[in-house]
Amino acid sequence: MRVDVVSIFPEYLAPLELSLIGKARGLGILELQVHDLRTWTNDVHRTVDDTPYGGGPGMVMRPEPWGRALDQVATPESTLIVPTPAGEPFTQRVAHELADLPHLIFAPGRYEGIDQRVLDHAATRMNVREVSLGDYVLFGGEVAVLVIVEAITRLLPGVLGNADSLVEESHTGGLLEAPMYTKPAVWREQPVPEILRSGDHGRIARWRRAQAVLRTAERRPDLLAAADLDKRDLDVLNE
Ligand SMILES: NC(=O)c1ccno1
Repeated sequence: MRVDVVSIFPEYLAPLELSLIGKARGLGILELQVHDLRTWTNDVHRTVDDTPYGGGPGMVMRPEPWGRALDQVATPESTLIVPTPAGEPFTQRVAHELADLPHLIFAPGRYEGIDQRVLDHAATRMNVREVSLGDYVLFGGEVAVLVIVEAITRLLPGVLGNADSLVEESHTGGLLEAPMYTKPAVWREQPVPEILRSGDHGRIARWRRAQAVLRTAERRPDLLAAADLDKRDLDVLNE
């Protein structure tokens, strides 16, 4: 997978050189380049914003630099990802969809956002997805890019040492993951649930599933409706 990020704060994306994302880049699993939007300005002040038509507070990102940036970076295989509070919810399902694509271009906006014509023009030549991390507003989209790139990269084959880690985690199969424990067996007078030390893998799997169902029902009943529950799950909920 190739990822390009265009930002007026490229240094914000430095964490993409670290840890498992940095490892994925080193292994060639992820090809990633960060660009400074001001590269595509053509005035002495390297201007990227202006006042909004129709009035109102703040500034809007001008279309010209973005247009020239996308002209240079985009290919016929590109998908443009625009982090915005006005976007579709970014979920694990969306992360899997994006992880299957060949080329993502991230356009994190600043100020009051990017001139809408940039997105409309881009949509004439590539898929455009406006995505939201949640119902809150950030100073800009760069933090959202870090989150989205991490969520996608960990799904790429060869990045996680043990692909089984993806099977039991939250939101896989529509449920929240069960609580996890490690040594010591007792900590501050709190024992690890006995079943997890039984060695009975069938009972352990059933216990974890039951815990996931109960935790999801308690914390995210909205997810339960879409989850693929079996009769045993329903029995757990009705106990
Ligand atoms: N909620 C969001 O994803 C977001 C992106 C930029 N500002 O807020």
